[in-house]
Amino acid sequence: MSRQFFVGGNWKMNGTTASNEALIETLNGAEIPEDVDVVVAPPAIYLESVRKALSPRIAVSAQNCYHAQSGAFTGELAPAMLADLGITWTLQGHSERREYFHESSEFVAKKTKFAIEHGIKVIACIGEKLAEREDGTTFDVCAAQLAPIAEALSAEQWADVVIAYEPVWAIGTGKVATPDQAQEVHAYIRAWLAENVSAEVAEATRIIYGGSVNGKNCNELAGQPDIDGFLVGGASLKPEFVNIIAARA
Ligand SMILES: O=C(CO)COP(=O)(O)O
Repeated sequence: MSRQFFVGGNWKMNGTTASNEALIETLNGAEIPEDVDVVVAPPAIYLESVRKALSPRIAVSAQNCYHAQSGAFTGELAPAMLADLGITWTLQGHSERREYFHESSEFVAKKTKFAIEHGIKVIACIGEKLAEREDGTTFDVCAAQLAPIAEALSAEQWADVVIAYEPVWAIGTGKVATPDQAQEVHAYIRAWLAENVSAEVAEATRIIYGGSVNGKNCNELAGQPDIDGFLVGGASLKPEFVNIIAARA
């Protein structure tokens, strides 16, 4: 079974109306290979304007959303609001949210399930810190982050999930994981899914890599058997994002 290549651009807390317009012009003019899913995740305040200006060929994602549809949850976004604006994806559990906003894996799993139940697909982010890699606990950390998600979701709901493996030490550092390092963890995650969810889900679920991906290193990473795409930070704000989209072409 071949998994469709998936490239996401996480804009994080960057951009202005003017810089977004320039980036959208580049993206709308890009030739995107037919067999690639492309998603961009602008800051919440720009979701609507980006969705309106961007080609329908490219999906738009939130960077986070909450596990309720409305109510007294100051500062939060509901999946219903995303759907209302034509936003079809959300990130959950990015390492910056885990680190700076103390999101636990259980909370991430709860929000993941709720989003899927309400029609929003999820890019679920996992990954170890440098000290954990050095301690040799990378696999354990990834398994512990995946477990509550696997517990929360039915087998069918995995069709709406992409897993982003983003080693924290590689994010924004220019220190990309080697293709072998990334492949090793992706293969582990796929084996974990086979054991803890099902062989079918393991085979079908896209596992994408994030952490200092750029126009130069993307091709070799894309050639690894268990790397099904990328979640790109810094380089997704630049024209080279278009090259990353075509990494497997
Ligand atoms: O965190 C990331 C994407 O979610 C990766 O960020 P960088 O590509 O800037 O390292």
